[in-house]
Amino acid sequence: MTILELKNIKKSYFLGKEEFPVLKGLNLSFDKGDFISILGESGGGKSTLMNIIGGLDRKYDGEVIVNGVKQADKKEKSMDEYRRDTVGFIFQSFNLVSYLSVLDNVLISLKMTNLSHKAQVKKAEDLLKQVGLLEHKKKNPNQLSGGQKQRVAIARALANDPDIIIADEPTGALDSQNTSDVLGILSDIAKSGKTVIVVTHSQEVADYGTRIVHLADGQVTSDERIKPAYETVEKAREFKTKTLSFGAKARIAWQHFLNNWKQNLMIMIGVAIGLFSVMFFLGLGNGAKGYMNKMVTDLANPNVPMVMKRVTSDENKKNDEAFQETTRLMPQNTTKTAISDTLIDKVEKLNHVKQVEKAFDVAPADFTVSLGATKEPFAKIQTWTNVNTDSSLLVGKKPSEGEVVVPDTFAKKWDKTNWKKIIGETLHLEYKMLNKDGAPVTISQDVKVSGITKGNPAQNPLTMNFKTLQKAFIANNIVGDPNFIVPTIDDSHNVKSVVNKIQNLKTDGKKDFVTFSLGAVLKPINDITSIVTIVLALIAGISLLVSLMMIIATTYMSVAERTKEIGILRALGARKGDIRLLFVIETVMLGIASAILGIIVAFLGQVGVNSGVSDLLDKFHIIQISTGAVIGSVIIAIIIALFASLMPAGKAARLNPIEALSND
Ligand SMILES: Nc1ncnc2c1ncn2[C@@H]1O[C@H](COP(=O)(O)OP(=O)(O)OP(=O)(O)O)[C@@H](O)[C@H]1O
Repeated sequence: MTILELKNIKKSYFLGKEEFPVLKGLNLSFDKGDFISILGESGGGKSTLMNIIGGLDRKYDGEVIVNGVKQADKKEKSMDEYRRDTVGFIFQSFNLVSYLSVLDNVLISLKMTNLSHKAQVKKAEDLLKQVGLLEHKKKNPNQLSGGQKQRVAIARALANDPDIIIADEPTGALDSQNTSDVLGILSDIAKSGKTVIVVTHSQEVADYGTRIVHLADGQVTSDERIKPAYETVEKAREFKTKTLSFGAKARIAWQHFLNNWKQNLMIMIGVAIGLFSVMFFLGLGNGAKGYMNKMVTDLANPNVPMVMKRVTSDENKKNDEAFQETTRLMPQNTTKTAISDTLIDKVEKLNHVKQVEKAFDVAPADFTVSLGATKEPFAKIQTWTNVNTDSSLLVGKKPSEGEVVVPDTFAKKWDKTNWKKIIGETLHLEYKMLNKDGAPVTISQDVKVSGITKGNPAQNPLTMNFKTLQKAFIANNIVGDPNFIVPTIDDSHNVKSVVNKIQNLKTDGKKDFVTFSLGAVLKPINDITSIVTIVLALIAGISLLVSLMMIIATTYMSVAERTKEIGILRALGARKGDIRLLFVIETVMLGIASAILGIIVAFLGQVGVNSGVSDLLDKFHIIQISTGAVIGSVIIAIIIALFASLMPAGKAARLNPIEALSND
């Protein structure tokens, strides 16, 4: 029964415009169960014919009819399918994939079937048993003899149960014993009903078959039947072939990745250094910003603005300059800086303002605080507002009426060891202020300690309850209106807009207020830190460009080294896209592995540096690598890998399978 018919096959090679005809109108047909030897002089066109029969060459004239169906369109896709489904290749130089085990070499073909993994392994093992190599299944091809390698290649060619086996000089590299073993197996294959077509120079090999076709000068010169074709029994194949799945490609890529681990490790270290530096600098920037913010916010809430009377006569002065003028006057607490209830009302009525706290910030003269034998000079009296954070309290609570919060420096002067016991003690304050008429008055006041804050030597303030201070002022004819107010704003997002509105409130066309918030001071610091961090990270990131080039170069090298393997995979029916993806997947694996290595190193570095400077920075973590930076570095590594793989993988996919197979 005819399985394959060739009608008027013509093939020429062109060198420039010059035509070299190789096959000059061949007409042949092949039967099932036939073992055909194609004999002929060197250069006679045998391999050219095999490439056409095997579906590797699409550029010929004439018709190839398989199972009665004409190979009409000769499209790449249908030729891939034809190779996967109908033919099995055996080569003179075995062409096994060197980094895959004997079993995995046979499994490549089976990966292109719809059998379950278990069934694929079972079938591969059966085939290896058939060629007598089951006990060698875990070996690599380089651990086998030539004859054994060829038997693995035969098992692989049989794996997808093809109708036609094409063998190009299958015994060319074997001694006589192995030659007769291999020919015995090929005979058995023909006996099982397949068509075996063997290209050979050897009459002895040819005599093994059932039919000998002589080819000379591109034409059939004789076609001799030595034996009848073997009887065939129709047996339906119990599975279907399909394209190589993503998982199968990933597995091959992974196996090559592992096999190439030394080279890959070098690249991984290169990429990881780049990613580590980027993460580390971003982490340092984060930490530095966090540290500065903590230092400031430990003292005061950056989102709560302080609002003061605008005293400048220059309406055009910017808030920050006008604010300086106010703060110069504030300590004296004159009517100039006093904020009346009418003004407070205006702020209270603004949208998003929940409440307005009244406050004083004054610098009395001859200010002393005494408790028992301890008498200390102080510079300022401030009142407790929402600007003061609870976290600024070392112990105790914020001051209610009749209470103050003292700095720890004072508490420790009073009692070095039991300084916390100062809470509940009554202090005696004495200070001088100017009254409304400008005359100095001395105020004596007894107040109870409600809490202790960290000392602020620059300002050396005592923090008091507003009402307590206001009562003392009013009783002594001192201005009792607050010299600053603190609006509480419903949401931190609204702070900026409310502050803007306050800065633009006017009475008789003149602006009423100036404002100050730590957030506004922190912003430029944070902005500069961010810019410096990003610049440093970008400089570190330049090394990633070097990594990119490194990956491109090594992937190109890998394509060159694996040219033959690409040819084999194509001969087995892998598509162009499969080859492309194989390289892309492996490079992405390299990228991900590099990212993991980079992340591990970065975290070890983070732990090391943080514990190293922990004492210096009061246990603050100065390196803070964010989750975003970690995810970002994985993404960057994948993008670099993808980018680096594009050109080499494209080159691999475009390789002509015939040229790839003939690559030495
Ligand atoms: N890609 C090509 N470009 C140009 N000429 C080619 C190409 N491939 C083969 N040829 C030529 O076609 C002719 C037939 O080559 P082919 O390899 O088919 O011969 P062969 O019969 O298999 O030879 P051998 O027995 O030595 O392997 C040769 O003259 C060869 O030089």
